[in-house]
Amino acid sequence: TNNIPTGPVSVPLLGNIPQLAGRNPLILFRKWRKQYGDVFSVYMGSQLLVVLNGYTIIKEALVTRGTVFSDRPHNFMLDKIKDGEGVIFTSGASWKKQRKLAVNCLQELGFGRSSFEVCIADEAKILIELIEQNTDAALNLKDILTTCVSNVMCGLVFGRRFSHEDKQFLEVAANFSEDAKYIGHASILMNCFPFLQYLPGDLLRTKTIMEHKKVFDKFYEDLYESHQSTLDVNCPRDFMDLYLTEMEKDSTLPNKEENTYSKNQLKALVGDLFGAGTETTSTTLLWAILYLLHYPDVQEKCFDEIQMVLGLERFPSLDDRSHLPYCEATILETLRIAAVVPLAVPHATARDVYFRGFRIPKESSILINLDSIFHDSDIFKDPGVFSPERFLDSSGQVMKPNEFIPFSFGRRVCIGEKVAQMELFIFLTSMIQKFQFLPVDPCHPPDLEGNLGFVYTPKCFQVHIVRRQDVKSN
Ligand code: HEM
Repeated sequence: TNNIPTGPVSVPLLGNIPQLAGRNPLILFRKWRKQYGDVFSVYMGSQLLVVLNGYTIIKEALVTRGTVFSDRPHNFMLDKIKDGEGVIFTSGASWKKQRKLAVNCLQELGFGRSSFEVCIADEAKILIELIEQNTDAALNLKDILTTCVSNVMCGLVFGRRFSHEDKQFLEVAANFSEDAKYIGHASILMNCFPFLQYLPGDLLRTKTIMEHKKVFDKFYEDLYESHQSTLDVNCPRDFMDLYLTEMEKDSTLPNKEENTYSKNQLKALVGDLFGAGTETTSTTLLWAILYLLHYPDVQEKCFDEIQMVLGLERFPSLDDRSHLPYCEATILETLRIAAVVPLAVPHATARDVYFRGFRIPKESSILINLDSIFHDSDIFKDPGVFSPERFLDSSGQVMKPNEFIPFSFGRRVCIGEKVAQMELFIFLTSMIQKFQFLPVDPCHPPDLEGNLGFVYTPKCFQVHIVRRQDVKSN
């Protein structure tokens, strides 16, 4: 009706929820794209979601028409959690200010200082030690990877790390992982059916998520207090200090705007950095290991390259990136085949818009189907095959096609791309240098089909790990 994009038949009240429930939406979206074209609609309850597919269409929306397509949709639950603050789920002037400041702070911390690399390397060394202690038993890497990656973020944001035995930190990390699993579904369903909030029990985990928010608040509050009481504006130590310094400068300006920089904005922003930066990175590492179990030849090529360039002892550094193109290509291939944020973060239209002959009303949710690009066989031949070679040119150097956008693009492009790339490189190469990863059951490596929550995560799996030294002496 009214030239709104068409899509699969929806039922009253529920929309397309019955078709989507319990299924992998990525697979359904591939089918629906074939049936309805590159711009199709899906209804969650009565709420319209427009799904954009393919590189050309996505680029046109996010870049050429970026002013219209770069808001975030209102979401009942996320609005409640975020109070309109932070960067991921906000729009308009406030989003722009917080984003700009966050980008500047990350730039200064991540690239202006070598201390960030040291922080990643320290954490990777701890990861290696933890794995060392478990080489005899089958190991689920998820928790230790999450804790190590969270600690890198703690270094960046709070200037300190937490022990793997620290109760408060472990609770925060575990809560984050749990929320990442449930918050996607919970926020969609609560948005369509707000009455669900009054149901007894905690079917959608919304009450748990709100309880977790209190734990995060307390954690950030303590760190905020300790930063503020020891702040030296001439010598900022970390993200919090940089933000507080900016906040102090801003407070002395005449005509300052209300609530530009504030304690609550800072807390929301810190939450966003952890929310967006931890699960995404640790899950990409987990996928990389899982694919290496399925493609042992790729694992051996990575190891051979590392052994040739670094040997078995010298710890990888970021300067080695250009000398380890096969490892670099393996990381890119993991970001492609197992895109952890395959539908990006929902966008929204800032006003009514005509797009490719369709009318899309103001404040419609827009899903950016990155998966449709990464599995497009015109761009990536045999997209279902894990092949780092596709990211190498004929002289063996890394080559990235323009269509490769795992961090999205346009105004909402991920602000942590560089940070993530640095972490993925150091963590993955240092693990492959020291260990061989094998399936626990050689005949049945774990499933490659994942679950889509806030991030696309592999199903829980264990891995058998052998020290490279022991592999050699066998
Ligand atoms: C493998 C790791 C990562 C991947 C694949 C990834 C990917 C993405 C994607 C696809 C988006 C959505 C962009 C859009 O809406 O169009 C995003 C947003 C975002 N990412 Fe990342 N990300 C990763 C790591 C990180 C890290 C380490 C940080 C922080 C240091 C971070 C911070 C953010 C933030 C704050 C946003 C929201 C930006 C906004 O709404 O303006 N991400 N990321």
